[in-house]
Amino acid sequence: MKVLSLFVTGTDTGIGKTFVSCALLYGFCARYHRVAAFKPIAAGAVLRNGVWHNEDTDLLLEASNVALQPHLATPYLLRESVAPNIGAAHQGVPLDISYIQACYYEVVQLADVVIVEGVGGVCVPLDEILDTSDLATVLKLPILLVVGLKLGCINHALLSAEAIAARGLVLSGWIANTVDPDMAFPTENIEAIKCRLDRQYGAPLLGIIPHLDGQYSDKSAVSYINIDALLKRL
Ligand SMILES: Nc1ncnc2c1ncn2[C@@H]1O[C@H](COP(=O)(O)OP(=O)(O)OP(=O)(O)O)[C@@H](O)[C@H]1O
Ligand SMILES: C[C@H](N)[C@H](N)CCCCCC(=O)O
Ligand SMILES: [Mg+2]
Repeated sequence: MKVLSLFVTGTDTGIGKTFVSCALLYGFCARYHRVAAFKPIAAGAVLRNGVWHNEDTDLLLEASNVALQPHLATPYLLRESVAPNIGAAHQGVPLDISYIQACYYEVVQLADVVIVEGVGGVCVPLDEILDTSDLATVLKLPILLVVGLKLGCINHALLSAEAIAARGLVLSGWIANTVDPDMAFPTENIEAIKCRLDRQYGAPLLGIIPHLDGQYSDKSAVSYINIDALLKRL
């Protein structure tokens, strides 16, 4: 069976890429036996019982049904919560994109679905030359853009879509995620993005997720995502 895989990016850091990726993982787990998450570069680690942990990697693992070995789930676990080029330089660990590619190929042997979460937004640098979009390029993945609904997101969404297209990547769709529950005129903001992403990139809106509080909010978030429409685009 062909592996279903996509690259989740966002309009910024902290706008819900992990939240939406976990929602997708829960949704796919209900349909497929082997659903894995790949977070190639995680920035920000805490030491627990002698083992370095990253919150995103742990949440993604919890939402998957394939328990990947840590070095496969996250080939690069950087200590500092900063841009990966800065964190990698600080730690003296160059980020080798071909190593990430090799790990990803191992992951796809173990799963029917692989959700890949990027790091920050699409233009976040990995080193002096490469950026996050290059990860999607080498892994040959279509992109799902998570738009964190807050003031400024129209510009961020359109710039992200432009950067994705400029790199020859496919924008399969986007999700409006209500990170800021107090945002004014959310419907109008969504509409401003929707008509442009549809017209300019043929990228459909695949879900509008409200602000959901509570322990299992990412599990319930999947009900706001049109998984069937997403599957048709992969
Ligand atoms: N729809 C939502 N409702 C409630 N809380 C949300 C929602 N979306 C995201 N959050 C919360 O916002 C915070 C940031 O989200 P998340 O960690 O998914 O962002 P991210 O884009 O993955 O960030 P990073 O760039 O660090 O990977 C988290 O605490 C998450 O639980
Ligand atoms: C540490 C954080 N959680 C992210 N994973 C990294 C975000 C880098 C953002 C860099 C930037 O856009 O200026
Ligand atoms: Mg994240």
